[in-house]
Amino acid sequence: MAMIETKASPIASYKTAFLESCLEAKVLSFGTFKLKSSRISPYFFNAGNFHRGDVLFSVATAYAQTIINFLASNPSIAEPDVIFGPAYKGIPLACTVLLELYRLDPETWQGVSYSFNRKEIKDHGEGGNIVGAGLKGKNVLVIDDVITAGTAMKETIELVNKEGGKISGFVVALDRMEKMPGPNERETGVDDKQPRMSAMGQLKQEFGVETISIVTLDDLIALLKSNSDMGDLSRLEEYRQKYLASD
Ligand SMILES: O=P(O)(O)OC[C@H]1O[C@H](OP(=O)(O)OP(=O)(O)O)[C@H](O)[C@@H]1O
Ligand SMILES: O=C(O)c1cc(=O)[nH]c(=O)[nH]1
Repeated sequence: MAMIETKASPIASYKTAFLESCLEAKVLSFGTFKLKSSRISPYFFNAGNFHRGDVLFSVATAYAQTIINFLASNPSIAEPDVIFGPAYKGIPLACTVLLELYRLDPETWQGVSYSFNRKEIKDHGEGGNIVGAGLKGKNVLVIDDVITAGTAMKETIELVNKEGGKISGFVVALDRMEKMPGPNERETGVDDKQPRMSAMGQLKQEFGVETISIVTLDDLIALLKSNSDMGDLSRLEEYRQKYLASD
């Protein structure tokens, strides 16, 4: 298998292919971006740009393969009853990834459902804010696009708990490997320079939930090191050093 070798870790070829398709589709771009956490980032992952048929298919395949390997290598994870995609960008991901899981292994996935939340509660028609399968008593595998400070993840945990479901795992495309924000960071935008865990690490420690990503910031940096035309390596390394989580 073709591998890009770095000093810290080799990148598997499927990760390289995934990152390259994200760059080609402008899902990954370089510049100056304000994040939800109020951090100013030199790169951004916009899953809204997964919209073209061929890109969506290869993305769904990358998630599905990651999920299959994740479940096979963690036998303690309960088999999911529901794939849940948090609004908005998780919505097409939950649907397309479930379809691809079913295509790859119909026997295992035929009885599994998807669902997602509405950001606003609907008070007419069927009502409520869950669309698709209900979560009560279900093992729920959450699929989202990217994790930074874990705000979306925390909201999803609260929502799934409120609906009576149990999160069995959490899968994202990109783990930005960032420490959780300091007490006033969201309001002030100022980093307190204290070491802290990542949101993914916190999810495991606090709730015992296993997490996985298709790629990480380190994979992206390794790819940029192998091809200096692709992005702004030095700004990414500087950002990594500033916000890298302790775990
Ligand atoms: O780990 P966090 O700090 O929460 O950041 C990552 C989240 O932010 C974005 O969602 P956003 O809340 O902007 O919603 P969207 O899907 O509607 O764009 C992104 O899709 C992740 O879910
Ligand atoms: O942290 C965020 O707000 C964020 C980062 C990123 O890369 N992509 C995104 O959609 N949100």
